[in-house]
Amino acid sequence: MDNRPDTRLLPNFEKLFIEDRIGHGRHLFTLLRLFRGMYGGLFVSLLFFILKHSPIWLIPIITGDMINVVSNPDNININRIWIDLAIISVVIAQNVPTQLLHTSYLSRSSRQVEAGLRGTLVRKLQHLSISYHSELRSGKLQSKVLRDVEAIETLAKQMMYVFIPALLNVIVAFSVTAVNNPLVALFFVLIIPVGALMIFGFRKNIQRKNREFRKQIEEISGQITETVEMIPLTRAHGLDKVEIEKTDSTLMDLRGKGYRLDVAEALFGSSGWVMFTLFQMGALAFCCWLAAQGKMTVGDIVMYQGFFGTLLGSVNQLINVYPQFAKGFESMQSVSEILQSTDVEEYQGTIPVMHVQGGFSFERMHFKYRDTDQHVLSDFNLDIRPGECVAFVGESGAGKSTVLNMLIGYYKPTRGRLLVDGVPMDQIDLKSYRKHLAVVPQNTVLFHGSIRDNITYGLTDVSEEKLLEVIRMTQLQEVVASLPDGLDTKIGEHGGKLSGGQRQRIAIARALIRDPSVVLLDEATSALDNISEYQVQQAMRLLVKGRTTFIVAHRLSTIRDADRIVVMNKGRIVESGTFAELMELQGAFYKLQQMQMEYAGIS
Ligand SMILES: Nc1ncnc2c1ncn2[C@@H]1O[C@H](COP(=O)(O)OP(=O)(O)OP(=O)(O)O)[C@@H](O)[C@H]1O
Repeated sequence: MDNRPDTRLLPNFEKLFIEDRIGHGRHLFTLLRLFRGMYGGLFVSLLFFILKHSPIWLIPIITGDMINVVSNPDNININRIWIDLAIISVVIAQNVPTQLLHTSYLSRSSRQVEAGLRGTLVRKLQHLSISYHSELRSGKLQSKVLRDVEAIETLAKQMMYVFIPALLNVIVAFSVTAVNNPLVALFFVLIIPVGALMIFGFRKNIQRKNREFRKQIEEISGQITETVEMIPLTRAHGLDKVEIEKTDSTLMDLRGKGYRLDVAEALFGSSGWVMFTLFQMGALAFCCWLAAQGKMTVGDIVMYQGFFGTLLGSVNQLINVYPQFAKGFESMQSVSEILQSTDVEEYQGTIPVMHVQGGFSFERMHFKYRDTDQHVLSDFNLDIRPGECVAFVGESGAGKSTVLNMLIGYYKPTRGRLLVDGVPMDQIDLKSYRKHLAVVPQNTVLFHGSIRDNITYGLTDVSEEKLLEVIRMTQLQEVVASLPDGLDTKIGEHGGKLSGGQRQRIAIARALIRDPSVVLLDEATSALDNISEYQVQQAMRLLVKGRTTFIVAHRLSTIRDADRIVVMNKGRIVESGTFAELMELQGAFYKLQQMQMEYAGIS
C-alpha cells in the first residue's frame, strides 16, 4: 500500500464555485464536483468499504444458519458449523487490511480537496482588493480558511463513512430479507416513512438550536481572541474584572444555548430509540407468529433480528448525521462568499514594467473611498521627477496616506489618472511595477520568524555580504550581536521582543535590501528617544538617496532634507516648495511648524 501523500499540484476550486453559484440546493452537486479527477480512487475506496463492511451483513446470515443447524436435533450437521465458523472468521479478519485500504484511498482524496480548498481561499485572498480586506475582519477570514474548510471535509467524510455505508446497510438488509421473506421485508419498509416523519418533525427545532449554538460559539471565539490581545491594556487600566464579567455573560448565554441543544437532541434521540425499538419488538413478534405457524425457522428469526438491528442502526445514523450535514452545507455557503467575490484588484493592466525611473504625474485626480460620500483627494495635481524626494505634510485626515495608497495602486482614482514614467497606471502590470517599490508603513509589520527572514522577506538570493551591509547601514549590528542567535534569533509575533526604533530600522533594512527605484515611507508617529530617532533618521537618509521618495512626514528633521514639501488640506494641495521657501511664505506650512514647535516646547 502506498501511504505517501499525493504530491500532485493542489487543485484550484475558484472557477468551480463561480460556475456552480452555490446556494439554492446545489451544495451536494458542488461537493461531488470538488472530487473531480478522483472518482477512480473513490470507487476503489468504496469497493474496499464493501469488503471491510461485509461481516456486518454476513454475521446475521451465518448466525441464523448455525442456530438452524442445532435447532434441528434429528439432523445435526456439526461440520457445517465448522465451515460457517471458518467462513465468518476469514470474513471478519479481512476487515483490517480492507479497512486500511478503504481509508487510505478515501483520505488521499478528501485531504487533497481540503488542502486544495484552503489553497484556493488563500490565493483568492491575495487577489481580492484592499477595500475588500479593509471591510472584512481578519478573524472571520481565518475562520473560513480553517473552520469552514474543516466542516466541508467532515461533510465529505460523513458522506463516505456514514451516509453511503448506512444506505448500503439499508439496501443489503432489505434485499436479503426481500429475497427470503417478502412479508418481513414489507415490515422493514414501514420504517422508512417513520424515520422520515421523525426527521421532518424535529428538523427545524434542532437546526435552529444548532445554529444558535454555533453563532454563540463564533461570538465567544471572537471575544476570547480580542480579550487575549487586550490583556496588557486591560491589566494596565485595572479592568480585569470588567473583562471577566463580559466573557462570563457570553459564556452563560452559550451554556443556556448548549443546554437547550442537548435537551432537544436527547428528545430526538430517545424518541427515535423508543419508536424503532418498539418496531423491532413488533418485528420479533411478527416473526415469532410466522414461526408458530411453521413458516419460519428459529435461525431465520435471529437472522432477521440481526438485519433489523443493522437497519435501525443505519436509519438512526442517517437521522443523527443530519445536523452535521446542515453545518457542512452552511460552511460551503460561507466559503463561496469569498470565492465568488468579484471584488479583485481594480487595476488590471498588462504592460510589464522592467525598469522604473521614478517619474510620476498625478493628473487632476479625484478619489473617494467606497461607501463614503466625501472625496479624500480632490483635483490633485502633482509632477514628480525621477529621484526627487517629496514630503507630504498636513493635518490628520488630510489624505497623505491615501496618496501613498494611490502610488501603490491599491485604489483606482474616481476621476483623473496617475502616470508612472509617462505610462497610465491602468495600463501597466501592477505586479511587475510593485517589484520596484519599497514600502515602509507607519506600523512596521514584522512576522514571527528570524530577523534575517524579516529583512529578506520575499527575496531568495540575498548574499550574506549584502545583508550585513544593510544591517550596518541601519545600525542594527549591535542589536543583532546582543541577541542569542544573532541574525537567526526568532522575534516574537509582531516583533514583540524589539523596541519601536529597532522595528522601524528593520523595516528600513527590508526596504534597503530590495534596492528599489521608488520608496514610500509612512513615517511612524510614535515618539522615539533622541538616540533611536537619530539612528532611524540616518537609516532613512541612506534609503532615500538616489531614489524617488514619497514621505508622509511627521518629523521636522525629515522634512528639512526633502526636495519638495507638499502641504495638504482636505485632500487638496495648498502649498508646495522647499522648506526654506515655505517658511518664507509664512503660510499653512509655517503655521504647522509653529504649532509643532510650540508643542515641542511645552512637552
Ligand atoms: N479604507 C478607508 N475607507 C474609508 N475611508 C478611509 C479609509 N482610509 C482612510 N479613510 C479616510 O480618508 C481620509 C484621509 O485619510 P488618510 O489616512 O489618507 O489621512 P492622513 O492625512 O494620512 O492622516 P494621518 O496623518 O492621521 O495618518 C480620512 O478622513 C480617513 O477617515
